[in-house]
Amino acid sequence: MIEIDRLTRLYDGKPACDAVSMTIETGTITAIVGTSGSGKTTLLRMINRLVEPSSGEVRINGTPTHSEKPHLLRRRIGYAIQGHGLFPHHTVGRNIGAVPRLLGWPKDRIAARVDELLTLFSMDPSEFRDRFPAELSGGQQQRVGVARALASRPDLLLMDEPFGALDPIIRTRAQDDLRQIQRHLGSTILIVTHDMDEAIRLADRIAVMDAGKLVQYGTPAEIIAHPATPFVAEMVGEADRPLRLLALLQVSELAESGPADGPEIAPDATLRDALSACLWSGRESLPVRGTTQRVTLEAIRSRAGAHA
Ligand SMILES: Nc1ncnc2c1ncn2[C@@H]1O[C@H](COP(=O)(O)OP(=O)(O)OP(=O)(O)O)[C@@H](O)[C@H]1O
Repeated sequence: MIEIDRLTRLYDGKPACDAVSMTIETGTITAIVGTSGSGKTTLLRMINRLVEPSSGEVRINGTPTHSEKPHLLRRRIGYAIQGHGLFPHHTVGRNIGAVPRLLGWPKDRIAARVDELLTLFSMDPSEFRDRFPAELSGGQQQRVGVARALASRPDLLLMDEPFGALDPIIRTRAQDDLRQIQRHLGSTILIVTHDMDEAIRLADRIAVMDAGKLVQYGTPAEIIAHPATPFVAEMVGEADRPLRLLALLQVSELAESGPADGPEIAPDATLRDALSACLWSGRESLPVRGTTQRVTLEAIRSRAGAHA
């Protein structure tokens, strides 16, 4: 568990981050969302002490971070930033193994970990482990950057706009991969983003920051359904609320018996995906893969309407 306790950072007497308190459960993804200058990066960097707090403290599993030397603390906390930050003259394998090497892991354990992570990120180890970063696509570089941050199984992974440089289509894939890998490894992740869609897609809990203050902390459904302030409502986008709710629900929840033609939709696809599949292909219903059921446009519309 990560406890952030009245964490404050002043610059020239003004708070960039103002008495923020929140508790992050182990094995979850938390997104910090806010407009530019709201203090997201400052909050994140105080956790691994790249920025020292003016007051307040952070405890990781009960131990205050100020009781540990910063460079040792940072070995326990992964950090991934926009742009991959890979060492250009080191191979993919050496990049991913950087922290385990610092921690003195034996060579075969590092090699096994590198291959495990590459496989998890859908990159064949025999093909990719000996390549250099310049020999990868942007999306692959970004995956290696995240794999590197996860390599030592850190207590916590901090990510600052990790997908900011990716084009929207790869970005969605990268988010889905991260979610799947996080579930597989049980990692605890704190991710900064200015993109509410990304937060809703990825996070178990969302922290909304405005002018240095934490204005709401809750699950995506809570934030969408009950925005605490007009600012949060604006971030969520009143007009998009039904669509955002559909993005949180799965096709299986509305599956019903009845006929449907055309390409199938996966039962764990979101209702938002199902809605776009219906609208795109002009169908009133879609067959649900692996079942004899269907999901209908009418049911999706009425579910969206019920929450609007
Ligand atoms: N080193 C610094 N010196 C002075 N002021 C700073 C410093 N770092 C950040 N600030 C100020 O603190 C405030 C919060 O900055 P921060 O980078 O945390 O915001 P952010 O929400 O991450 O913004 P962005 O999304 O644009 O990265 C801003 O007003 C910024 O100008």
